Amino acid sequence: MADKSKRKKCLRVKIISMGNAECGKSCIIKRYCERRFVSKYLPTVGIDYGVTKVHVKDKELKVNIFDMAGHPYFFEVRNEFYKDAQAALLVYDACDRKSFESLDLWLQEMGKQQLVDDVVVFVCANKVDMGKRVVDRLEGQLWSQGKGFSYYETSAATGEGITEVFQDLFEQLVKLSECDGKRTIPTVTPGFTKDQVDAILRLKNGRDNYEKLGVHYTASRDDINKAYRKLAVILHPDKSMAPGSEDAFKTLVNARTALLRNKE
Ligand SMILES: Nc1nc2c(ncn2[C@@H]2O[C@H](COP(=O)(O)OP(=O)(O)OP(=O)(O)O)[C@@H](O)[C@H]2O)c(=O)[nH]1
Repeated sequence: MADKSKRKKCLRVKIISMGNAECGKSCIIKRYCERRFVSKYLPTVGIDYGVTKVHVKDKELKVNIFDMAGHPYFFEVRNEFYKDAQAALLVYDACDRKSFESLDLWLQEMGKQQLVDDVVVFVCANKVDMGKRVVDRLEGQLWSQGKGFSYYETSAATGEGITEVFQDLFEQLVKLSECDGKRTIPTVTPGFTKDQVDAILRLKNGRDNYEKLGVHYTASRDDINKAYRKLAVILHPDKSMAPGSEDAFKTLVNARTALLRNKE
């Protein structure tokens, strides 16, 4: 009996939202808590606060959500709220590269008030319904998983990914509470290096085969083979766990073949 009441004890958690202004933080939270979407942009002034209760398995969670304004003007207000956060929704707009490139700055801002390692971070690539995205899934995954964060594609407009991201987040918080708040559970193990990430992105985004391999237009057959071997070592599917490695390896092989053919 005593055991049962202990298990049912309410767990209080604090979640914050971070990300550039207008990337959709408030809409994601509204979509989850109120099941609705607001298309008009109403900038958050400082902080919006809300409470909701959820059940995960036999645990009841009292969830305190602090939706932080993304505008730089409010950074002093935000600084008050990072402390003691257990989870963060780190949001960017998949149709706005600047909001993606700002993710590191958001981590830096949080890091001044709170140990980033103590926070379960969920990255949301939002507005995926818009059909004009400029940051694709692979880039988002590589950035997020490289840091050990979970990655989700979301749309506050259609609801895509919203329940899933919150469900996963709550489950991770419950697991964490079962380990006395110590992060003994791995969230996502990166298992790949910056060199691998850079190589995958270059092979994907390079404008031509020279750029993909990272060699000059005047490169000799020898230079091409050297560059190929260097990349093949870090990208070989047996070695690299990074998302996109297999495709990158295929692109690498094709690029080398095409370049060597040109040099015959
Ligand atoms: N199409 C589409 N529009 C979205 C989505 N999410 C948010 N929006 C729109 O983007 C604009 C900004 O959304 P907000 O949720 O207010 O953005 P925010 O990140 O909270 O902005 P700040 O409060 O200024 O930090 C609004 O016009 C929303 O309707 C989405 O998933 N799809």
